[in-house]
Amino acid sequence: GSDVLSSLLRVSVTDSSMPEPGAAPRRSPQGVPYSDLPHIVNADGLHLFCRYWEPAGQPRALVFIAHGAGEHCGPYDEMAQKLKELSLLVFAHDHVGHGQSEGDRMNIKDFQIYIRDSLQHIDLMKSRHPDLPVFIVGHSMGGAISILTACERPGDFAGVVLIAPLVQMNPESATPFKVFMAKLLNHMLPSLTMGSIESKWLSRDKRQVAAYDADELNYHGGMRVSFGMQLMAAVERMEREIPSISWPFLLLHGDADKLCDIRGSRIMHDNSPSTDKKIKIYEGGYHALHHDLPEVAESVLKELTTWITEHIPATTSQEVQ
Ligand SMILES: O=C1CC[C@@H](CCC(=O)N2CCC(COc3ccc(F)cc3Cl)CC2)N1
Repeated sequence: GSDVLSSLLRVSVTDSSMPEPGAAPRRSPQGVPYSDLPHIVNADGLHLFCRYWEPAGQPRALVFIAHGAGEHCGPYDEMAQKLKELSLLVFAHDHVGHGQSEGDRMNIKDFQIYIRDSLQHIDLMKSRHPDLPVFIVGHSMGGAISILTACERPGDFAGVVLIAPLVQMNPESATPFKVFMAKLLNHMLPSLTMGSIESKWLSRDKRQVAAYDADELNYHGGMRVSFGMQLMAAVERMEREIPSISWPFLLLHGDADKLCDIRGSRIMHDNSPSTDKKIKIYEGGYHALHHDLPEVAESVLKELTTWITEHIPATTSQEVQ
């Protein structure tokens, strides 16, 4: 009767938890409302899923982790836990189009978006901890993001750790003919996909390859030509920036890496004017060194944590006395 109708109407009008009719809650690609997930909203209004590893006491430094193409920041949990145990406050997000963040899967209109979003997240965390030194750890494409982010704020970072960073194109995949064809195709069929990242080249540890293949938060489709073009543009930008890189960095690269040529790391190490730079080559190491054979993965964590803690500036009040 009318009393039922009026009571229903009353519920719908007064129930404030009901979202406004036009504003359905934004959900992650996996269907989870962002109101239930740690996230930031980038300058284009896209929601980026975030992870934080906060030490119990006063943190000694901030560490931003930039993941690579087609993956997400979840697989950096073990590394982040180790850094957290050293009283470092670690934070990361899934880049646009990756993992639990919004955006067209493994595609980007402009590589600069990854750098802009990283700076937004870094600035947010610096505003919460204004006196802490800031480090960046980047892997593969995340290494390119880290390099270009540090180049935009050359004095802001206490150090940058690069694990098999994308600095140069792989010469086999970037023959002049293939580059020419990619540029041509980009104008005609930008959404055409090239081959996908072959997971067997990620690690010599079969369990790690299996975990990567089974992880549904990874993107396993083909690489769009337009995305490849953005990666090429980033490589060209880095080539121009290397002669002005003067911030401290640590490079870790496997010499059996088939996805990001080690030559890029050698060129960066040999040609950057930085006076505080170190390169460690892992003989036989594959691309995802932090997930390579156990002894390599262990060594990477040790190198990285040692280098970062050695690069935390002694504060005048505490350690120097
Ligand atoms: O643990 C993990 C899981 C994911 C992986 C990271 C992968 C990653 O980020 N890569 C590797 C592939 C590389 C291809 O590069 C190009 C391709 C076409 C092109 F036209 C120009 C370029 Cl430069 C870009 C960087 N690591």
